[in-house]
Amino acid sequence: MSSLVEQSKKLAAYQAVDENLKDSHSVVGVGSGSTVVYVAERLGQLKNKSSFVCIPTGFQSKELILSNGLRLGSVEEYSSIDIAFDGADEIDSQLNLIKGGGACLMQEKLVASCSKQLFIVADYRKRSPEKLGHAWRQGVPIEVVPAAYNKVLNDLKNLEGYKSAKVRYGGTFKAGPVVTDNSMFIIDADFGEIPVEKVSTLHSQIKSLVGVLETGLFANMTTAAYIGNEDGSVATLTL
Ligand SMILES: O=C[C@H](O)[C@H](O)[C@H](O)COP(=O)(O)O
Repeated sequence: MSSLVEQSKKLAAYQAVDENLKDSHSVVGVGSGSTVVYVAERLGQLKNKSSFVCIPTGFQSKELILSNGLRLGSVEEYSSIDIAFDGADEIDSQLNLIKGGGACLMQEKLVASCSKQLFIVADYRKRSPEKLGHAWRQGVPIEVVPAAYNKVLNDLKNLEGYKSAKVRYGGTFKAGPVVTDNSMFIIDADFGEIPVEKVSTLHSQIKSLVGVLETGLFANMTTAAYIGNEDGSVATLTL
């Protein structure tokens, strides 16, 4: 990982926190991934960090909250969240997202759907010129009940735009499929480039398949995206 990429992640994360976290915010969602590391770091530097409780989106997120000296809560306790920060694998021109490249998506979507505002932090590689599936070529992550993986793989073939799909394996780090924080499998399904007006429909079609817990398509959830550019600037994308 180049230091340029890391620097752009950090700049985006710090700016997103600095510009949007207010004294009135008492419940803060903290997402997953390598960019959110810098969100947690920034939150941990705040003098008033004990004045808000942080809601994690998974195991890594929980560790980030604790290791930065932040107050840990849960979405079971706080189903209304003032503001959430999270990363993304790709962002389209309408701020729709692909998420789940790190096998976190269900709890991320739960926290995002409980949040009044969702700020996405990412480096310049994540910004698509227009459509999802352009920069992120691994496919749409789909969290599935293990026993249903074969059925879902077959069902996906009937959906418009389908190209291929496979269960995600852990490689040298895990014999067999990746298992999520919810004890599920991940299917990565390639639908090519997804037109912005079809993201929501594709999500609904996949979600309706028996055995699917959640999809990594986040449609119409983003308040703004902070993108760290190669030149050290940060672009703020809003609709
Ligand atoms: O499954 C992982 C999450 O959806 C992440 O937020 C996403 O993959 C982006 O992660 P990163 O900031 O490491 O690129």
